Amino acid sequence: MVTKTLKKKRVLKQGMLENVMRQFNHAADSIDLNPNIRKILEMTNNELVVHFPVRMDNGEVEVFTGYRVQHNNALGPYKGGLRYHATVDIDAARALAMWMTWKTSLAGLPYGGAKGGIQLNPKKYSHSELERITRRFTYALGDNIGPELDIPAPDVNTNAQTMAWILDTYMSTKPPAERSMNMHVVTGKPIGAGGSEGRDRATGYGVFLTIKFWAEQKKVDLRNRKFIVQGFGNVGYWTSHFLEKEGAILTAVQDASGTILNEKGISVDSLLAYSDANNRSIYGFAGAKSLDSSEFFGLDCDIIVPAALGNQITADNAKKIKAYLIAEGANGPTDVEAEEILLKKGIDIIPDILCNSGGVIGSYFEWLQNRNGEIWQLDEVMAKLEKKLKESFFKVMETAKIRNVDMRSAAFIIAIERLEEAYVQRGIFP
Ligand SMILES: NC(=O)C1=CN([C@@H]2O[C@H](COP(=O)(O)OP(=O)(O)OC[C@H]3O[C@@H](n4cnc5c(N)ncnc54)[C@H](O)[C@@H]3O)[C@@H](O)[C@H]2O)C=CC1
Ligand SMILES: O=C(O)CCC(=O)C(=O)O
Repeated sequence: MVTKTLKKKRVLKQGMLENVMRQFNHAADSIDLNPNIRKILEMTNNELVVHFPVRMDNGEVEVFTGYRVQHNNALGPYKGGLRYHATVDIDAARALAMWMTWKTSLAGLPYGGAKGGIQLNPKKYSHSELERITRRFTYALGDNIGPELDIPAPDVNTNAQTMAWILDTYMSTKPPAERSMNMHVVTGKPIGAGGSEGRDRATGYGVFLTIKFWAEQKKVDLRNRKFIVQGFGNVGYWTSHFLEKEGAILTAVQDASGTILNEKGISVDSLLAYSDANNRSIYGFAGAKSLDSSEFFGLDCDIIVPAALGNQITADNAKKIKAYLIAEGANGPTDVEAEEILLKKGIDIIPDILCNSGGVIGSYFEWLQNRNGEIWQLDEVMAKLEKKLKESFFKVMETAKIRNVDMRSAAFIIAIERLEEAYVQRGIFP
C-alpha cells in the first residue's frame, strides 16, 4: 500500500516542462538574451501527436498515442530520443525536446533538438506487439522524420532493436534506389544494421568521463568512493561499469522494481546478469538487501547518479542527500527547488545537458559514418567522444568561474549564446 502511494505521488510530480522553462529563463535573464530570440526559443517549432491502431496478439485492436516534438533546428536537423513510457505526454516531449536543443548546442554539434515517444507501459506487451507498435508509429510519423530533418535515437524503454524496426519501416516507404541513402534516419542502431561501435555505451561512458574530469579538478581519487545509481538500464549500467573499473564501489541501486543496498559493494556485472534474466528488474538480487524506496537518495555515499526519469530529486529528498556530487545521467532528474537546496549545501551537480551528452555525441558519430560510408573502430569512437566531451566540460567550468555561476547555469549560457549567435549572424534578429 505504502509503495503504491509513493509511486502515484512520483508520477503526479512530473513537471519537467516547468523545470526546463525555469532553467532557460534563469540563464536567459543572466545574459540579457535578445528578446526576439527568447520568444523563438521558448516555443517549440513543431508538435506532432498521432493516434494509431495496432492489432494485439489476442486479435483485438488497441489505439496508441505517439508524440514527436521538434523544438528548434537553428543549428541543424532535429535530434533526440524516443521514449516508451506511461508518463510520455505532450509536455514531457516538449521539455525533453528543449533539453535536446541545449544539449546539442552545448556539445557543438550541427543539430537541433527533438524528442518523442509513445504513452504505454512496454512491460505489458510481447516482443512482436512492440515490433508492430513501433512499425505503425513509424508509418504515422511519416516524413516528419528523416536523415536530414529529424533523427530519432533510443531513450527510456527503447533500444537498438527499436531503432532497427524504425529504420526498416522508414526505408520500406522509399524507392529502392533511395533506401541506402536513408541509413542515418535513426541512430543507436545495432551494428549489423548500420549502427556504430560504442553507441551502446556512449552515454554511460560520457557520464563516467564527466565524473572523472570533475574528480581530477577537485583532486578527488575515485578509488573506493561509494556511488549509488537510480535506473539500471543503458545509462545506469554503463556508468556503473566504468566507475567500477576505475575503483569506485556501487553500494545501492534503485529501478522501477525496487531498491537494493550492500554497503560492501554490488558487483555490476552480476547485477546485470540478474537483471537480464529477470525481465530487466533488480528486485530480489541475492547480493544485496532490499530497502524502502524512500531511503534511496539519503543513503551514505559520495556520488549519486540519477539515470532513470525526470524530477526524482525534489525539495523533499534533497535535504537528506549526503553525497557531494550528483552526476545527472537522466534528463531533468533534479527539480529547481531541489537544486537550490543542494547548491546551498555545497553539493556539486554535473548538469544533464553536459553529463549525459556522450549519447548524442555517439549518435553524431554514427550519423557521420552512415552519411560518409565509413566504419570506425571502437577505440577511435571512444577517443573522439572523450575529446569532444572534455572540450564541453572545461568550457562549462571556465564559464562557471568567469561568471561566478553554477555548472547548470554555465552550460545553459553557452548553449543559448551559440543559438543567439546563429540567429544574429543569419541576420534575422540583429
Ligand atoms: N539511452 C541514452 O543514450 C540516453 C538516455 N538518457 C536519459 O537517461 C535516462 C535513462 O535512460 P536509459 O538508460 O536509456 O533507459 P532504460 O530504459 O535503458 O533504463 C531506464 C531505467 O530506469 C528505471 N526506472 C524507471 N522508472 C523508475 C522509477 N520510477 N524509479 C526508479 N527507476 C526507474 C528502469 O527500471 C530502468 O532500470 C533517461 O532519463 C534518458 O532520457 C540521456 C541521454 C542519452
Ligand atoms: O542520441 C541521441 O540522438 C539522443 C539521445 C537522447 O535522447 C538524449 O540525449 O536525451
